[in-house]
Amino acid sequence: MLLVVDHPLARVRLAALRDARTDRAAFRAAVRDLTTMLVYEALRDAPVTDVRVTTPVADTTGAALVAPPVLVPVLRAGLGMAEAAHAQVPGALMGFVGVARDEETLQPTPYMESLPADLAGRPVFVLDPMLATGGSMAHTIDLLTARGADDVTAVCVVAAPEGVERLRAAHPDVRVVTATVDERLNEYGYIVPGLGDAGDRQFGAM
Ligand SMILES: O=P(O)(O)OC[C@H]1O[C@H](OP(=O)(O)OP(=O)(O)O)[C@H](O)[C@@H]1O
Ligand SMILES: O=c1cc[nH]c(=O)[nH]1
Ligand SMILES: [Mg+2]
Repeated sequence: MLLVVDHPLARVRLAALRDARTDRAAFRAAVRDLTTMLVYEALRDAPVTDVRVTTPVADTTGAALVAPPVLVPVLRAGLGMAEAAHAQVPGALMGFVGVARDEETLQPTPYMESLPADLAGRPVFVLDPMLATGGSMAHTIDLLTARGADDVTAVCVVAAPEGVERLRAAHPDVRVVTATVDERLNEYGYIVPGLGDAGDRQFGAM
């Protein structure tokens, strides 16, 4: 399933991210703002349970999430989404995956994983701003399904049609929540029009 979050405020943040003149601090701020919106929409239909709440005036009924998602930022670029996502679901567990795309072959090169051992029956939100070829996300989802995950949402900022299609073919049950599906990948595997390298634009070119 694909959900494109095209709220006007999301589109304004996306424009800032796309703009090559946006500096690193402003870019990180727009990633945080947009993540708040993406996670908010990704949780729109999340099951809740009634809880009793006592206001200063009376007892009433409130809501609690039945199952807060496990959050999994994909290093590096997904780290910029972690804090804003966690603020939305403060009780969430957070795991981490490190994967860098080889810019020659476009293959994902994994370098780190720190994940809960058992993810069966628990919603998982993978946080990575860019879904390009889909190789990095497919690798991450393979790690999650190996731990029993069966309810995975990829929370992205910019997706390429190629990456969406790859996920649909390899992991048809995975939900993609994104601010945009752009036109295509270019010959270097960058999303067009995209926003450039999301890791470099937040943290600097390594
Ligand atoms: O869909 P793909 O073709 O795999 O490309 C997307 C990946 O590329 C970027 O990370 P990158 O490899 O640049 O690492 P970084 O976050 O450390 O910059 C991005 O954050 C994704 O993880
Ligand atoms: O356009 C792209 C593609 C992959 N990774 C990025 O950071 N940007
Ligand atoms: Mg990068």
